Amino acid sequence: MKIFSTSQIKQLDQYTIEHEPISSIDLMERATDKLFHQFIGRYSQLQPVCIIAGQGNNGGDALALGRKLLHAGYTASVVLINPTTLSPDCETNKQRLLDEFPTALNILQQQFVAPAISDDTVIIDGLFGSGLSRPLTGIFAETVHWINQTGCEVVAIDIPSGLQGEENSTDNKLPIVKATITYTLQFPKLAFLLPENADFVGKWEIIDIGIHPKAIEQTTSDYSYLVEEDIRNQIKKRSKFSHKGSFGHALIIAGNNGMAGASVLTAKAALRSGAGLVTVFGPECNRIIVQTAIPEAIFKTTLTATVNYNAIAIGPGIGTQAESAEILKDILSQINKSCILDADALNIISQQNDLLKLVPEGSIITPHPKEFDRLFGISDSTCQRISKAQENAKKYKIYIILKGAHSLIATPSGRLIFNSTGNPGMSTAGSGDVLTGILAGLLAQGYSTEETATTSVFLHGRAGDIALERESEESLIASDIIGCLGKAYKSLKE
Ligand SMILES: NC(=O)C1=CN([C@@H]2O[C@H](COP(=O)(O)OP(=O)(O)OC[C@H]3O[C@@H](n4cnc5c(N)ncnc54)[C@H](O)[C@@H]3O)[C@@H](O)[C@H]2O)[C@@H](O)CC1
Ligand SMILES: Nc1ncnc2c1ncn2[C@@H]1O[C@H](COP(=O)(O)OP(=O)(O)O)[C@@H](O)[C@H]1O
Ligand SMILES: [K+]
Repeated sequence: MKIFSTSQIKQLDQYTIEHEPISSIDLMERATDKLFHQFIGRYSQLQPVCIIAGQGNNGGDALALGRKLLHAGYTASVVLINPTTLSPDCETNKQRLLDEFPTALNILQQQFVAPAISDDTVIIDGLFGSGLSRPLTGIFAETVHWINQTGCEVVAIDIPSGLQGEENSTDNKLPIVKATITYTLQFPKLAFLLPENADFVGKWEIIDIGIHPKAIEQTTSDYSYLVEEDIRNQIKKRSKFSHKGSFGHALIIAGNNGMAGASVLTAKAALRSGAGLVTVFGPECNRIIVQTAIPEAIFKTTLTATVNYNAIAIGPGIGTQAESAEILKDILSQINKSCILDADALNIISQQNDLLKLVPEGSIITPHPKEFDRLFGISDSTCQRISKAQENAKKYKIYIILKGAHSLIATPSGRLIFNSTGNPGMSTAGSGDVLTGILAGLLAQGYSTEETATTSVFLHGRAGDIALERESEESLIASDIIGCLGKAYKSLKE
């Protein structure tokens, strides 16, 4: 699913208006019908509603939604913050509301006066949407401060008011609505995927308002959101006559004294994601541990003929000592096909930056933000880190998986793909090792590097989500993710 900038969204709206064709007021009516149905699915008529509308089309949506809720029997009051002029569609919806429910509307022009509401009121925030161009001040800022201190549930229309769709200042004192849930129109906004905005956006759901499919197809964007339909067709079918040789041999270079678990988790994840054979390379002290934990895996303490492996993953728990650095350097100088680099392999590279040039084109590296900053320098904001990921993925022709709540895959062609699966229960030791194992498993089976990156990240998060059906966010551990890989695959085949 593509992610567009707010200025692109304006053009997509306009294209729909001209080519469907549909008048802009009817498009607003269609959008608010959808918003209305989403809202009544969550909140009953027993819940009092206070609607805050602004002067633009986001305010127009709010006024129309208010009218629909009043029609449906909700107890709703509407406050229009109107110091200057209304957009034409907002004006029309103000008139429609006044015609039908003249006593429901309160218009504030100069100063914000807090409406009297009960504690169980749901506030609908339609002050500003994708037209916001600068931080809020004056009566708008006062309104936002009031909303945030009520303690009420807040439903934001399209975007929490005060938040820009893309990059935002990191000044956390700016007036921005803290929404419980955001009903966003047609497309996720980039700002929703950035950790610094989590307090404002809350949960978010996409409302399909019927933007013209041709406009969506023709408009290009570097950014996209990875959803199930992108992955489903990528899962390879197994032939009846297949044998273990059909699914490749993965080499996992992982673990060290005291870090046997990293090799166990990585190798197990590679096997559970479908590799035909898995060999673990590690120190002698880990032999019994690995072979007891995973009898299906081969264990080696010497490395020969790396060409025989279909996928090589190196890094989890290897440490950054000279011996590990030598092994990494040897591997990188020997191989000429894409490999997977994680954890300490990345920490070694950040200490010896020249090694980055040895990483074969098409390789996949999987840093979390700290590892990323060690590699490419400290970033002040997530947006800056994303730009660096894009730049370096292109420069070194590699896939960079910047791990997080919405892990980002930066591709050598400059695309930026955000993952949609996963949950905070996955913030637990070894969860990254599991991802590395899945990547190795898929690469060994002959998935292209791009398919490997996208499918692995999606599957990893999906398995984590399935694990949460039995575990809590606190109790979930990395092995649970591996245990749910089977169900994760099946969920993509149903
Ligand atoms: N046909 C369309 O374009 C549709 C638009 N829709 C709604 O329209 C919204 C966008 O509407 P608008 O473009 O009118 O924008 P907004 O309603 O977000 O903003 C209104 C206007 O406020 C001004 N403004 C920006 N920042 C300000 C600030 N800090 N202080 C004071 N004024 C400021 C701008 O001139 C802006 O155009 C979407 O978020 C969505 O809710 C939906 O109705 C669907 C259809
Ligand atoms: N809040 C979260 N939501 C979704 N996924 C998460 C969340 N926290 C962590 N993850 C995922 O879990 C993995 C953690 O990896 P990493 O930080 O390398 O852990 P470790 O080093 O302990 O193995 C990443 O794939 C990340 O995307
Ligand atoms: K809003």
